[in-house]
Amino acid sequence: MSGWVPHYTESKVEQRYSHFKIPLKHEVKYILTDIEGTTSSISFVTETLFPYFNERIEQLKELIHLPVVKQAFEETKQLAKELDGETVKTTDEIIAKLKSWSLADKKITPLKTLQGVIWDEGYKSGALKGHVYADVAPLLEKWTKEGRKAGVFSSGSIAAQRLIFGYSEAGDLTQYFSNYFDTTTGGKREVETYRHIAISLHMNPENILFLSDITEELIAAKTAGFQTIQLVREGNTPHWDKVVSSFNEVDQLIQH
Ligand SMILES: CSCCC(=O)C(=O)COP(=O)(O)O
Ligand SMILES: [Mg+2]
Repeated sequence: MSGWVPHYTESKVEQRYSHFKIPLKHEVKYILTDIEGTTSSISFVTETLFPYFNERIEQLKELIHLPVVKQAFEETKQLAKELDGETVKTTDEIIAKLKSWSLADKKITPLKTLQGVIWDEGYKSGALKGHVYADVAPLLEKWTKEGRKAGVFSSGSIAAQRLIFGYSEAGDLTQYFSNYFDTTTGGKREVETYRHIAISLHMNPENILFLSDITEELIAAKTAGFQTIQLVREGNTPHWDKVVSSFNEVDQLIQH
């Protein structure tokens, strides 16, 4: 029996996952990518970016003169009432509300805007460098050269998206993105948001490929007619009909 190889087990596994490898049905003209868990690690967001904001949140008090901060504070007051039934009035109360949302990883627009404001100084001073997986930049470059367009859809604000890719470990990747979408377009788990995105891109949904690690986001995009692939980086488990672990594998599923 020495040297015996269990072919049976291996082929069963291959059979079970073979549907993951069927190429996408429609031409991919546009690649729309999520950030956290897709281009970049979840740990960079939760263990570096969020704590960076939480530790510096008091600095917002000195930035109230900025229109972006003033408006986000007003929105925080309104949303504290609407979402949590709380009356929030003073600056200290606003900051406390924002901190509780941040610690709970709430994807609430004024919080995401203000995180971007604080991260701006971090990236520009060199204290922060955006994490991107090693396979991301080469494939963005390849797809762009092939005449495809790429865009970003994240809960992080558009300003924050430009920062993570503009000051990334792989250099300035903003050159590869034609569009950025955040929660001001709509929630990432809502079908209507993806319909809006397709309309604003003037594209047939079926020609847009959406990449994400989150099943609920993939369901919403697929329902809107997008092609979809789930990225399974470290710490995530596959829950979709097309699953890959890198952008190289995404490329293998695109028809050339
Ligand atoms: C723009 S980088 C920070 C990402 C972020 O704030 C976030 O909430 C992650 O959301 P995503 O939709 O990219 O999973
Ligand atoms: Mg994600």
